Amino acid sequence: MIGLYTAEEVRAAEAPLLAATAEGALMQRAAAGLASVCGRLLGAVYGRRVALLVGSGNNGGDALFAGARLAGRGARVTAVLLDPERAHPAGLSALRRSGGRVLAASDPAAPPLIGRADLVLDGMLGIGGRGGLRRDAVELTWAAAGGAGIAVAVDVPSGIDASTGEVDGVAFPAMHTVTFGAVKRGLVVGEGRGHAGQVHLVEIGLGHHLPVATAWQLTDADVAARLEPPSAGDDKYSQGVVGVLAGSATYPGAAVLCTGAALRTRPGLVRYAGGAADGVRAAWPEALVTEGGPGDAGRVQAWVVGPGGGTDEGARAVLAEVLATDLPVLVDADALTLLAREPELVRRRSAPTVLTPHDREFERFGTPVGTDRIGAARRLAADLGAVVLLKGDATVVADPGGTTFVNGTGTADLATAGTGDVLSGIAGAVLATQGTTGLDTAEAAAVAAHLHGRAGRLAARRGPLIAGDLVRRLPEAVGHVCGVPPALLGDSQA
Ligand SMILES: NC(=O)C1=CN([C@@H]2O[C@H](COP(=O)(O)OP(=O)(O)OC[C@H]3O[C@@H](n4cnc5c(N)ncnc54)[C@H](O)[C@@H]3O)[C@@H](O)[C@H]2O)[C@@H](O)CC1
Ligand SMILES: [K+]
Repeated sequence: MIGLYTAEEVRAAEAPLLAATAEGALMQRAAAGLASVCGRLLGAVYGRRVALLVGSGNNGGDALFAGARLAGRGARVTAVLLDPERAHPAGLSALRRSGGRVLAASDPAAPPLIGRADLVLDGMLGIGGRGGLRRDAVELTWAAAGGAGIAVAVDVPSGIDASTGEVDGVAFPAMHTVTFGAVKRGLVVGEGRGHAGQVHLVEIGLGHHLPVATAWQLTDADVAARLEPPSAGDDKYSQGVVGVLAGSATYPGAAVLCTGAALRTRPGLVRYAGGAADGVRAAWPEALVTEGGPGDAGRVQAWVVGPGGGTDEGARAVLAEVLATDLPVLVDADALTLLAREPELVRRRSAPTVLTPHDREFERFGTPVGTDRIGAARRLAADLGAVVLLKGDATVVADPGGTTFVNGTGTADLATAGTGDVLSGIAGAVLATQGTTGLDTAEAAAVAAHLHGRAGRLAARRGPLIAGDLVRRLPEAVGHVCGVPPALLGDSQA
């Protein structure tokens, strides 16, 4: 798992390390790592044009020292200083000694020079940045965005809040971010994620000074470790039985997608109960289907309730019935609307509950999501005593104790009708294995979000995706995270 940290946590961890190391040593480590990533991105360094955007803090110092190293390898480096009086003095001398040039940001030659650069290094603001970019910094940012060079942010893209990912106005649109010591949360969540590009972590020795993270990102390997493969002793019941309560006679789509996703994730046994029975039977002969309610479905190990289920009295009764059980329940879509009216239905539960709102559904519980998505998900989870999976570009999963997962596999291609129903089915299937795997509820939800994103990425390789493509790609997504070569994945190659 990759720990995700706030700017404050990183600062607190840096303090003892700074005290224990020679002055400037940490910055040298940072600059060496930064220059080496830039060198790799450029391929050949000799003769390449590099522009440094330099602010008044240590972030600018990192850029200047890295620029000096690149100049030492023959790059043509020019530093553009936002505040020439306050630029890092030692960094500036090092750059000059290596043959680098210096310009003030106010110099009319600066924007065209940035536009022509092969690589632009954004050292305007780091974790000490507050508020949005000022006008001069915005102009340099536009010049970089309009140029053809590789845009690389130092530590964090200038203009994002390193802890929340909030962007107030304009932020540097990096293709790569070279971050030091720890991955800052703002690089993976909210608008910050879209500005960070590919994140490269450079170790500077912060390791054991960091606190245990309270926010994490799962890797493919982490997800694989949480998906127990079927064993020789398993039968269809022991792999986890999911009950899907979704859709209606008029709108069977959500039920079909949700049931299919559950089957394709963990093909033990999926039971369906509800008005879309005919549609589900036609699409998934593998499912056990009834027109009745949850009580007619047979035994299950987890319920999924809500997608396309409506908000009438009957739907409310179904929701209340499953929430009164001691089984894991995933509450989505229409059932969230119902739950927002009667949150005590979930507050009085002790069994695992996962709510999967998007922003508008989240707001029905009282407050809008706002710009701090991790904070928002944690607040609602603590308030309701349930796991909250807040959907988004980077889906955030928070448990009532505050442990949080930020999904890294999401893609904009998933913003299409029905993909939420697929996520619910996947999550239901993973939750149904809790009885045998002992998997933590928030981790189960995070595993589902990861697989959902993986399936989305695989499907999007072939062009625009629809929700059904996600279902088709799920076995391949599971195989991908578990390291199974695609050629061995049977009919999912179609
Ligand atoms: N502390 C350390 O041990 C290390 C820090 N490193 C670098 O240092 C950075 C943090 O350095 P700083 O604390 O100097 O912070 P910054 O480099 O982010 O700069 C803060 C400075 O910018 C000004 N400022 C804040 N918001 C502004 C805005 N919106 N517009 C214009 N000016 C603004 C402040 O007055 C302050 O002087 C990290 O992000 C990282 O790049 C690395 O060198 C690794 C080691
Ligand atoms: K920066």
